[in-house]
Order: sequence, then C-alpha cells, then structure tokens
Amino acid sequence: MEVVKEEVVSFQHVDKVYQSGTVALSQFDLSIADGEFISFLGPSGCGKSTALRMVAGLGEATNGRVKVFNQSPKDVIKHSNDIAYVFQEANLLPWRTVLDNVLLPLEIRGINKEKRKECAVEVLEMVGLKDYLHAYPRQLSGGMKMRVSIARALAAKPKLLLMDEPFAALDEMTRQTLQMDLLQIWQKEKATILFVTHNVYEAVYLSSKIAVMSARPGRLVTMIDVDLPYPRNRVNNQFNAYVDKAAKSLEHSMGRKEA
Ligand SMILES: Nc1ncnc2c1ncn2[C@@H]1O[C@H](COP(=O)(O)OP(=O)(O)OP(=O)(O)O)[C@@H](O)[C@H]1O
Repeated sequence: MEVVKEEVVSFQHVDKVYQSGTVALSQFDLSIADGEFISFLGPSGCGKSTALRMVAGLGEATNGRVKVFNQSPKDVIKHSNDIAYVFQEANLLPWRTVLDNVLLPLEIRGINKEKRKECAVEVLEMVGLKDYLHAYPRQLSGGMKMRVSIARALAAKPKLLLMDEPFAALDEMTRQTLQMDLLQIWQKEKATILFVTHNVYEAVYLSSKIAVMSARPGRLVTMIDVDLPYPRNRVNNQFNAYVDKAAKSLEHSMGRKEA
C-alpha cells in the first residue's frame, strides 16, 4: 500500500503583484510533501525568491493562498522553530565567533543556555566545523562561512529548510562538496528542503523533484520527478538524461524551443 505523505507546503492559485506593479507570480500552484527535496528552477526574475519568501512569511500573496503545515506561514513562524532560511550570502556577524553566530537564533528563541550550546555544537560538527567553534568569520573561507550559515539554520531543528541559491557564490569544487554534505544532512534530519537554483546540474544532483517555472510572471510549467538513487553519480547516462530534460523544460519555459 502506498503511504500518502503529509503536505508541508501548498501554493493555491497564488498571484503576487508588488506595489511597483510588477507581477512576479501568476496562478502559481504547487504542493510539496513531507521529506521532499524540491528545487525551483526558472529564468532570472521569474519569482523563485518571491515564492520562497512567501513560504517564510516574508510577503503575502496578492490573491490565492500559501499554506505551511496547513497554517499561514506567519503563524508557523510566530509559534515554532519549524522554518529556517539560508540566503546566498552567509550573513554572519563578524564580531561573533562561529559558535556564537550559531547560538544567536537559539538565544533569541529563549532556549536555555546548556541546551543551546549542545544544539549548536552538534550542528557545527555535522557541517564539519567542530574545530572552528572559536574562530571568527574573517578567518574562514567562503565555503566555511556557508557551512556556518547552514548550521545556524539547522540549530533549532527546523522541519522545513528554505535555501535561496546558497551555493551560487562558491567555486565549483566547494559547491560540489557542500552539495554532498547537504544531502547527508537532509537524509539524517529528514527535513523538507525548498532550494532555489539556476543550475540544472545542481537541481538534478540534489532534488527528488524539480519545479520548473515559466518566465515572469512565474507559473509552474513542469514538475520533474528525479527518480535516481542517492548518492547520485554526476557522470552517467541517466543523470545526463535528467539534465537534458530539465534544460529543455527551462528553455521551453523561456519561450525558446529546441531546434
Ligand atoms: N520587493 C520588490 N518590489 C518590487 N519588485 C520586486 C521585489 N522583489 C522582487 N521584485 C520583482 O519581482 C520579480 C521576481 O523577482 P524574484 O527575485 O522573485 O525572482 P527570481 O526568480 O528569484 O530571480 P533571480 O533568479 O534573478 O534571483 C522581478 O521582476 C523582481 O524585479
């Protein structure tokens, strides 16, 4: 018998029109089940970040509804630590150590001192930084800063992790290492991940599903189920077939068709 997974995020006929008049999303529909790793892939400016921000309660739908755990995102944020956000820049506080950066959101949440240190050290170990607890951001590479940012997001054990092009500023080697580590974390923590990327290879390597969006105003064009076992081999025919499929959908979504 197939197990029906709980719906974690849903967009129901969502339009988003900014005050400037820009229509970022139009009739955007999407349902995301518990435990998925879903990438949003689409042309620049098609509303990927807008969609992600709405899930985090940062901006409301002009029409339609966004629900997280069957509630409004703002309510989820107000009453729980279930949603965490990782941006393209690590945004660490330069005057705080690695450990203190990760502790900050736990302090704000009022978690007791002993417990928060235990949580912070645990996630820093998970991202491979247990030897850098007392280092300052200026002493870290770009990849290490991003690891701290991911640890900070994971510290409160969110059920839903939102990641907006987190690896875009990193070199290719570092990006690939972080992708592998992120998959291990996803499998260990059993969180649902929404991941924005421009990179077709990254989307295929990471995702259980890829939501391909149209050019602005963004709509869901295709949902690709990436039916490959983890960890994935980046250089086999099946992998390349998914890359081709995603790239073609993306071209199509931009109004350009393959010859
Ligand atoms: N706060 C805002 N006010 C007005 N317009 C905005 C605002 N934020 C985004 N936009 C516009 O909405 C559209 C969608 O932007 P968004 O950042 O969601 O796209 P994106 O797909 O994430 O883009 P990219 O891939 O280039 O990062 C763009 O035209 C953008 O200029």
